[in-house]
Amino acid sequence: MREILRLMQALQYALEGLVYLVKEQKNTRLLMVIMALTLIICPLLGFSGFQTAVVFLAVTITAVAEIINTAIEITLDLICNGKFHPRVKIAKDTASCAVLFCVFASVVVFLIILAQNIFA
Ligand SMILES: Nc1ncnc2c1ncn2[C@@H]1O[C@H](COP(=O)(O)OP(=O)(O)OP(=O)(O)O)[C@@H](O)[C@H]1O
Repeated sequence: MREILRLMQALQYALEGLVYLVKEQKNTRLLMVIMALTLIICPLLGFSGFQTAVVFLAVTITAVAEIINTAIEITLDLICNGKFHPRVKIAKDTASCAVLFCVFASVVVFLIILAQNIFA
């Protein structure tokens, strides 16, 4: 029973995080919209269920990277309290780069599957 209550509490915190992201973080909001759109657009483009799932997963991984990037940014802002620090710059820029990699991979995945469907 205690375990279930702990799980419910964790779920509540996660939902509070989701509410913050939807309200305050434009990039995450946009990625959530793209996640939903993949489920509509991919089948319309003739993608199979598996292909749609792959594109959806790629975009979801990008959204997760953006959420982790946001958490890192907020933590660093708290630690350095507005002061410039070269290592904070490196940490923020490398975290952003992780998002960039995911965006690039998502676009490549989408284009490969699109090409497969066009030339099949
Ligand atoms: N305290 C700091 N010390 C050093 N460089 C910083 C610091 N704060 C921000 N930067 C640099 O400025 C860039 C922009 O930082 P910022 O925190 O505004 O992130 P962002 O990428 O604009 O994200 P968002 O728009 O979500 O806030 C960072 O990538 C980093 O290079």
